[in-house]
Amino acid sequence: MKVSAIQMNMEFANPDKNYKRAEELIRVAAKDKPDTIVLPETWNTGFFPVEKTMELADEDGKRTIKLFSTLSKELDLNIIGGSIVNKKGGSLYNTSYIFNRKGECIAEYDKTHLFSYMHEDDHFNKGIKTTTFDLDGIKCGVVICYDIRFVELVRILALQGISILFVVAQWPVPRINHWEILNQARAIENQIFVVNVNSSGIAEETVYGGHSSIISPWGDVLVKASSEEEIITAKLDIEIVKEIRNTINVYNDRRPELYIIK
Ligand SMILES: O=C(O)CCC(=O)C(=O)O
Repeated sequence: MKVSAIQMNMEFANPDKNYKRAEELIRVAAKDKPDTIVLPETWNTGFFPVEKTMELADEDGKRTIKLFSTLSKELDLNIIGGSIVNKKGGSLYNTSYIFNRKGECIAEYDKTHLFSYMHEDDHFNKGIKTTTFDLDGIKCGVVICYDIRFVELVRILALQGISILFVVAQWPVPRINHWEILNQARAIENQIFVVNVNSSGIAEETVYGGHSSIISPWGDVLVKASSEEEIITAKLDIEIVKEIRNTINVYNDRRPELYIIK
């Protein structure tokens, strides 16, 4: 599977401009003929225009679903639609939509761990379930930004058999070392590919750190972006997931009976 990650530089609180830019960047990325394209977190509005979140949010993902189902079908590729600020039944969610090559929306994930440090939980509702999906016969999962700090969340997706984890984020510069280390650790400990896609640019006073990367199940960084808007691409050889587990088999050797507080 060839994957392209779009490290997009969104404009804060300007959905019209951001939908246009996302489409342009997807069309540019598609020229390299990837199987799957990935966008960052809350690319439609930025994270998040407090006063205007309700007004600027997509409505039940309608605008996003229309754009991505058209593009994925026309360009014959899968799209992990980053995440969007989304109004569902009148309440806000940070939602990721996933599309296959036929233009079908095959999965939907609402961010489960809201970033209380920036009061995301005062405005948004928590997702209540994890999500896995198949892309071209490969089982995959998605998590959103702060979610990557929760080792249990990624482990449960790994135990459900994913080979690729997509991590979509708007992760700021001051903690970019956490971003890089957490993504690499999740890849190594779960023996999965981790495709992590951050934003670049500035939203109000926050500077986003870029440094998106695609990491192998052995922890090798196959490709890494700078801190500017950029598209990175790598080919993932899914067979190596099995090969690694045939050498160091952490799934056989783990001791779940010890991992509960009595
Ligand atoms: O965990 C962090 O340091 C950043 C998280 C974040 O910015 C988010 O979840 O949107």
